Amino acid sequence: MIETRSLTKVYKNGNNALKDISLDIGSGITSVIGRNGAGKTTMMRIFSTQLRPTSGSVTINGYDVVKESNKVRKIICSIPQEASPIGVLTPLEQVKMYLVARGLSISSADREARIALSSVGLEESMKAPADTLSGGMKRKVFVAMALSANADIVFLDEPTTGLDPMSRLEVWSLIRNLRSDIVLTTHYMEEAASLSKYIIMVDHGTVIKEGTLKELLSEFDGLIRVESRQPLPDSSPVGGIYIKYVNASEANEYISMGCDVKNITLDDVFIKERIYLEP
Ligand SMILES: Nc1ncnc2c1ncn2[C@@H]1O[C@H](COP(=O)(O)OP(=O)(O)OP(=O)(O)O)[C@@H](O)[C@H]1O
Repeated sequence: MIETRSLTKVYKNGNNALKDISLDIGSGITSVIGRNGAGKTTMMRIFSTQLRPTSGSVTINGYDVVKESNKVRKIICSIPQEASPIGVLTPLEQVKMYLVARGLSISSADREARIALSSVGLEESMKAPADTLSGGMKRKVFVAMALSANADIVFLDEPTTGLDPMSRLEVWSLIRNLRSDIVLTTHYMEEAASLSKYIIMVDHGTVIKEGTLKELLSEFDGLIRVESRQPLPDSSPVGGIYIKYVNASEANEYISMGCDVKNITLDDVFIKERIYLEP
């Protein structure tokens, strides 16, 4: 359980990355979603004790991330966005090193690392230098770390950015199999919708919406999205097209006018808030 109260971060140059955020994050998989610069990484770095908040507080399973950072570090595993394995080391060496640093004996670390690397499909390549692995395989090395860490809470900052669609699906499936509670950040609506029990939408350092997928979509019950290249009455321009929401029963009418008609997704929550994510 993560509790933030009036969490605020102002960087030295005056950038106000988080503004008075109060959240209760429970068990299961929680996604923090938002466009570039929304404040997702700043939030994750504070949660994982790498960055101090300017004001406000965060507790993780009851421990304060500033005053009890050593206790917090023992119960979390954090995989940063920029994480990349050291090129000359093998996946087995990296995961072993990580587990020894977490306090395991060398023999236990070796055993746990082999189990985790096999379970993410790196059995064959666990002894190859990381330089020789593909981008997807490199991400899997970190998923293996998260698997083997046996942490209460795992933080994954953009775990699938840059992966091809097949590797992304594989990493999703591995994430679903982690026994820990997970907080992940993503730009991908589909990722948040597919993986998470709870979704937190951030923009410009504030939480604009939060809830389960069902709760977030409930305001669109019975509606469909109509997209047109020409302005329609009551439509809004979004990225070169015009969008409006109408009752599903009116779909045929709009199709006969040459419009595209789409089912509602998490994208629509952002569109309604007039916040558009990059593709
Ligand atoms: N070290 C820093 N010094 C000053 N400003 C920073 C620093 N790191 C981040 N920021 C600013 O804080 C804001 C939030 O950045 P953050 O990296 O948390 O966003 P993000 O949602 O993770 O973005 P992205 O999706 O691009 O990773 C941005 O305005 C960014 O420019």
